[in-house]
Amino acid sequence: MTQQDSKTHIVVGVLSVQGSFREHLDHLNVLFTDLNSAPEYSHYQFSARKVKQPKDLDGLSGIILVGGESTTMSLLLQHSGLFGPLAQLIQSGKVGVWGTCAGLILIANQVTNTKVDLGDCKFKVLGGLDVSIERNSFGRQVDSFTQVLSFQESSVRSFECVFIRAPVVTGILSEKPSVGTKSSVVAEVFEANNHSVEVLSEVEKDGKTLIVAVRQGHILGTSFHPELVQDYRFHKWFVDEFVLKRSIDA
Ligand SMILES: NC(=O)CC[C@H](N)C(=O)O
Repeated sequence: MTQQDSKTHIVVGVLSVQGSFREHLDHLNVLFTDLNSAPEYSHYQFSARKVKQPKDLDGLSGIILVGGESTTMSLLLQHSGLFGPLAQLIQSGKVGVWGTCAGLILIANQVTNTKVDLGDCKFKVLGGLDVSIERNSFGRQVDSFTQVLSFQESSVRSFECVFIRAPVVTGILSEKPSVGTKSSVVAEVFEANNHSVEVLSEVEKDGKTLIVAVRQGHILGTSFHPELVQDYRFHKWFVDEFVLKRSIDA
């Protein structure tokens, strides 16, 4: 048996149907090159994988849902047959899950400010996170901004956050979301997440305090794009806290 065989393989998937998947994969690849030669991670062999079809979900320890356009991603997921298996995996609690921006929209149990009917198709979200999300909360592309936010997590602490047509968390849902209305959709929830939702970060905008990062057990959601800055600490924290801890507990 070679040394490689005795290691636990940790594969982190990146949803790669649209959006900033290359940037996330680049971040993971840089991080994993470091971790694969770091003595404190010597029990593991890390790799990143594009997720485009259901078979790409096999054997994952974590998955990142990227920023981009949530409506487009939703339609592509429905057409590729990935929607159902991905929703099951996210809600199962078996892997660490991170949704960034459009990815956060897709993993919410309720989404507002959206066009529900898209031609012959419907906007559907995967669900998993007991929150209500409002799309495009800060306005249009030209209203994009960057802000340094502080996090309690010692390995992240202060981080430059890029917001591009970003969503915010407008509510924490204590029970099942009600039926979607004209401009809102609700996810099909088939696995309860027994953890409570923790608010990790907020921004002040026009006199309002807006929630931009949350955690619920195995799921992390951020309104901003950590893959667009040359800083790998958020990806490392996701791997340490959401991927490795789960694989040890499992
Ligand atoms: N940067 C982003 O991911 C933008 C999200 C986009 N506004 C959406 O609704 O999907």
